[in-house]
Amino acid sequence: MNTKSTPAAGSGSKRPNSNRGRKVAVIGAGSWGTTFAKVLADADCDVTIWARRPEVVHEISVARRNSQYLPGINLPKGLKATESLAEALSGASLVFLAVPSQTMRQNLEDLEPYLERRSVLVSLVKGVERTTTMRMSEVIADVLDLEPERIAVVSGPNLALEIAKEQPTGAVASCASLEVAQEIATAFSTSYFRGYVNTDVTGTELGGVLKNLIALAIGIVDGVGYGENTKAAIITRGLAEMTEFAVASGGDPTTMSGLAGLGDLIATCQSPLSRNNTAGRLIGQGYSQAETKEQMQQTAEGITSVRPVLELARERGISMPIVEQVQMVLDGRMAPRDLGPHLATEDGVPQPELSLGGDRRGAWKRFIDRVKGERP
Ligand SMILES: NC(=O)C1=CN([C@@H]2O[C@H](COP(=O)(O)OP(=O)(O)OC[C@H]3O[C@@H](n4cnc5c(N)ncnc54)[C@H](O)[C@@H]3O)[C@@H](O)[C@H]2O)C=CC1
Ligand SMILES: O=C(CO)COP(=O)(O)O
Repeated sequence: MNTKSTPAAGSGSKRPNSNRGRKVAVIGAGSWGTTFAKVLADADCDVTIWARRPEVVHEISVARRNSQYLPGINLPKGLKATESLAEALSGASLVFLAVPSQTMRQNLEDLEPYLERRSVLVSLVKGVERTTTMRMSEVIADVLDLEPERIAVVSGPNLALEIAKEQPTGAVASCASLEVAQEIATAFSTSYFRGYVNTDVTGTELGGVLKNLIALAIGIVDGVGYGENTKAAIITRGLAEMTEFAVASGGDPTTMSGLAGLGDLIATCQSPLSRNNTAGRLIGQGYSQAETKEQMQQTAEGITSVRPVLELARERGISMPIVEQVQMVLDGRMAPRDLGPHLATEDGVPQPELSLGGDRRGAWKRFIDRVKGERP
């Protein structure tokens, strides 16, 4: 399996000619869907964004704004918006999905009749389906029965508002076909948003899902008032939990050291822009889960992903003490001030710090290769 992340061809220019005439659709006009549509339009793609609500379509089309989700951001002139799935999907070779994970299945069923025969479905979503524990690429395969070359994900340190302000960062496009991953990364690469590629769909997707759970933990201890040592320990131990889970799920450990793993973990755990971090902070300050949801009014995927991830961890024989504690705090079974990496194991015996086992030397070699590959 080739999982090395490499920069995509065509990256580095705000308007690479290779995207001229490339028709793409973005499904979902929340903060990430709208931001990603702007990135694609800046990369010179022909972009249509689908929104459920007519007032959002109207505001994007007429005022070039989406004020509820991206206040103060001007959207590119070429960006089209529609309420019609048929219109959005007509001729689109790439379909980017930016809806909440719990509505994804329904959204896919709705769009299926209008899908072009060869279009590739790209999930931008960082949650798992609560009722089935499936990742979004698995939900896409389940609903649409597509071959792996037509299913992809994009993930990385991507706080929407920063990218909408054109602050530079990057993301990984991942697909079983490296060629398709290259095509996707080329479609979204601009001077401020660089595309990389790999073929580790499982690891790339899990990076986005799992970092949300650690960001909830960080928010909780922040709300309690704990400082940087506690947070650094949670981030570090959290990355170990993420890696162990990803490996047990068939992902490559080095993906967790890349943009979709460590990169996104850092961004989400550090930033007050993160909704998961914010939700955790409110819970740490003593608000209930219901009060937190009420205050947020935006998608915090981590809250719904905790339980299914723990279910999968148990099935796969993985211990995730920090994620377990997050669930206990959410359920009211643990006080926020008790969350932390300091808790003893049941038998009180200190654990080895890194317990990944397996091919550690090979993993390090792949990590070094990847870092070399990611260097611009
Ligand atoms: N906001 C960010 O910085 C980033 C978000 N993501 C991921 O993108 C996904 C979408 O999140 P955001 O855009 O941030 O959420 P958001 O809360 O800003 O927007 C969600 C959008 O989904 C729409 N929606 C709600 N129910 C729907 C339904 N039944 N059918 C279709 N659309 C529906 C809402 O109207 C809204 O437009 C999440 O999985 C999130 O983890 C990924 C990277 C960055
Ligand atoms: O995925 C994100 C940053 O990469 C956004 O995180 P939140 O969903 O917590 O806002």
